[in-house]
Amino acid sequence: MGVAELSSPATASTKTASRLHYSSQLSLSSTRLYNNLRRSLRPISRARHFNISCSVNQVQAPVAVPREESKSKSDCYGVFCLTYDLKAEDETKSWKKLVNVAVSGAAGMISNHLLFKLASGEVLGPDQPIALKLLGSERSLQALEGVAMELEDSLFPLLREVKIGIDPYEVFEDAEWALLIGAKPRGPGMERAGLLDINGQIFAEQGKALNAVASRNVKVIVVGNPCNTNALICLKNAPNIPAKNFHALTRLDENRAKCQLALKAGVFYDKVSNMTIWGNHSTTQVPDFLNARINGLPVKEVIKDHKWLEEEFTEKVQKRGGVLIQKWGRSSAASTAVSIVDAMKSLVIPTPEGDWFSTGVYTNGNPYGIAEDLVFSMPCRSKGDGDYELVKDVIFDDYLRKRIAKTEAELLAEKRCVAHLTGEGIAYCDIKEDTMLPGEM
Ligand SMILES: NC(=O)C1=CN([C@@H]2O[C@H](COP(=O)(O)OP(=O)(O)OC[C@H]3O[C@@H](n4cnc5c(N)ncnc54)[C@H](OP(=O)(O)O)[C@@H]3O)[C@@H](O)[C@H]2O)C=CC1
Ligand SMILES: O=C([O-])CC(=O)C(=O)O
Repeated sequence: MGVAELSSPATASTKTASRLHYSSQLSLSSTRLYNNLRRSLRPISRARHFNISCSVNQVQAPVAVPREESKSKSDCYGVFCLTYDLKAEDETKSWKKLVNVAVSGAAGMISNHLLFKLASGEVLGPDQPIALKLLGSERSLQALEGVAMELEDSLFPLLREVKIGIDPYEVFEDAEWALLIGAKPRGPGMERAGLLDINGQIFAEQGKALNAVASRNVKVIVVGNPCNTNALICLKNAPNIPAKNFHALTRLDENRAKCQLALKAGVFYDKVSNMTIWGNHSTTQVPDFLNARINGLPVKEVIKDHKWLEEEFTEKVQKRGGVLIQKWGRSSAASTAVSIVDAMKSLVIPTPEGDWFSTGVYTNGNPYGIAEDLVFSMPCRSKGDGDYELVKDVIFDDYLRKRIAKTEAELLAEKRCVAHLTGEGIAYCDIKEDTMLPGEM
């Protein structure tokens, strides 16, 4: 990677004006030069870079940066201002190429758990150095600095770069993963259509930014609610990135469903497999007990109380988020971060033979008869190459079909509400019964 770009000049703030700037001998690629030029032409630029390394051996001689060059975005301090040649250290020679992970809502609660897992190597492996690109807003910029400081103090060997900013066109540059977590929470009295519109605007903008500057094969996981429709908006605004690369997070729902089945069957939750969540990350989602297995057996053979499965189990999973908010006074953050980790690992580690995982993905070409052009949670398998395929050998009965039709109808209604953001004309919002996010009760 062009480490030299990371050591861009400090801003002219009083805090950094007198600081020295360390440069690297690495040359810039033409793409990076182009991006640097384009960025330097952007009128407002608030990204800040931190470049981390635990070894100071590789630091080049410091070079003073003239103040006129300091107009753009960087505001580095402490160890983050140092740049290193990753391949120069013995222990790093066997490491993979640095991966860029962009995270929005980076000062929020979910990110507060997630970022430290990412930086530790728990997610992408012990030989995978990582650059974290953190997106915030004016309101969270100071908090983001706090996040960067905590990351710095954690001394993670694999964490080689931290960049914070409020401009997605800068923060998403060359992103290979984009974890889109930031979204406005639904406030009292706010209509679902209003939430769809406000958050939809955020995801339309971020889709455009990804389209312009991210890696062409970036994997996008949308967490901010309503995540399925936000993911649809995002992918529609990023026509140069394969639609298949966009995911809406339903892994938390899968994990919740596994936990409930394990509890009822009296087994540990690692005995539950083949758990599909169909549809929307909302109270219409369908936790599929017809295809799920416990100790390799169909759930219905292990749990004979089918009324419990159809009613209590299903509702428990659908409303788990709301119950948790009542207890905690805030929505799930730690378990959501864990489920993001699970979702990422499912794409970079081959799926165990015979099993699958759930993720909200684009429905075009699905074998289940679900309406095309939606982001819908379905069963997937991966070879561990970042890609996935839909599982074909699943069965349906009337109950499952009826439930899937309901969550599908909800997503079609949400899609009509955001037509103005997907380039499909004038929005028409007719969500009749106001179905809810898991956290709303
Ligand atoms: N899919 C799933 O399974 C789950 C999804 N979620 C969803 O994840 C999202 C983030 O949750 P969490 O981290 O707990 O939330 P927080 O409130 O802690 O953080 C959310 C972040 O969103 C950003 N944000 C963007 N736009 C706005 C806005 N207009 N008003 C207020 N904040 C905004 C804020 O950051 P900044 O100021 O930097 O922009 C804020 O830090 C929520 O949408 C939540 O509903 C939660 C649990 C599970
Ligand atoms: O509604 C929310 O913000 C919380 C949520 O998605 C969940 O817990 O599944």
